[in-house]
Amino acid sequence: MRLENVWLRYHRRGPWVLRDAAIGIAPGEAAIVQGRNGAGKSTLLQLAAGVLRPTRGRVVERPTVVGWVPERFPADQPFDVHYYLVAMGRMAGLTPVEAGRAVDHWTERLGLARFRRVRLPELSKGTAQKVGLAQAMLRPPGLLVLDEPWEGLDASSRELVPELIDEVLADGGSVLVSDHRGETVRLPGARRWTVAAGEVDEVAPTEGQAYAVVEIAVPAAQVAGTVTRLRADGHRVLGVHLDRLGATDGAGRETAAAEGRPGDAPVPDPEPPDVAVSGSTTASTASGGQVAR
Ligand SMILES: Nc1ncnc2c1ncn2[C@@H]1O[C@H](COP(=O)(O)OP(=O)(O)OP(=O)(O)O)[C@@H](O)[C@H]1O
Repeated sequence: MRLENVWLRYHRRGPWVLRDAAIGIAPGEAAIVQGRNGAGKSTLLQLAAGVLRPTRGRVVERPTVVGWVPERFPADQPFDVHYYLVAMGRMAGLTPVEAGRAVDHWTERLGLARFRRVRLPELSKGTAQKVGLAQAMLRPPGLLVLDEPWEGLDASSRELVPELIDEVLADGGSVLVSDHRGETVRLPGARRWTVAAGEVDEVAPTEGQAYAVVEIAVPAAQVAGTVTRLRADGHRVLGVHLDRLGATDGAGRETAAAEGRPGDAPVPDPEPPDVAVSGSTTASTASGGQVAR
């Protein structure tokens, strides 16, 4: 998806909000849109999503299926969550059966199952925001556009956003996300665009921002297969060690940082670890070795 010399103003004689924006994003890429309040981030996202049309210029190669989550979910509608989402799935081109399945999947996944029969105006802001996320994911989007997606979400739900983003990227989709709260540190691989004084620019990536180290735990018997799969997916495996102290519980959840603890013993790696990446940041997840993407 690319903006080609896009200009936008809301009224005929109004000020230009965006001037000559020329920027694009490829399949499998994410970009974070940053800028001060009122700079034009939402405007840029709406142009990308096709919600707004450029006053001048054009947007090309927009994927057929676009998921757009506005900053505020429009909850002032007389429907319950299930009815609303099924209707949105139908509007997105799903058959009744597909829409029903997709709604069941996403309401379950986003913790909305118990709100199925609750009417939209009665939802809290965070729950309404999750309905917006579910709506955007009903058909796997080729482009997912998220305007301040963390707004209103409680701490336990915030992790959902990077999870969904990763899934869209893994399926070859693109993601645009605006964020003024600094939550996008959770997306270390994303490109960064800034909007200021009507201009959209890309911030050049600095060395070391391009990688993150993800610590994961797998049953010891599955190490070889996991390492092989991670390498096949293009990840670098930096090391493998045995967790003798039980720092992870049975469900694979981590209860302490694992590396370098007394009692850890190296387990044979099917191949030697790849060269370590310098300047990387660390983060923990709940699934499988020590890898960098
Ligand atoms: N529907 C509209 N009609 C007229 N002006 C608008 C409209 N929507 C936005 N604007 C103006 O366009 C400019 C950019 O707004 P926009 O919402 O895109 O900024 P933003 O960077 O997303 O801000 P925020 O971080 O506060 O959401 C602002 O001056 C705003 O007042």
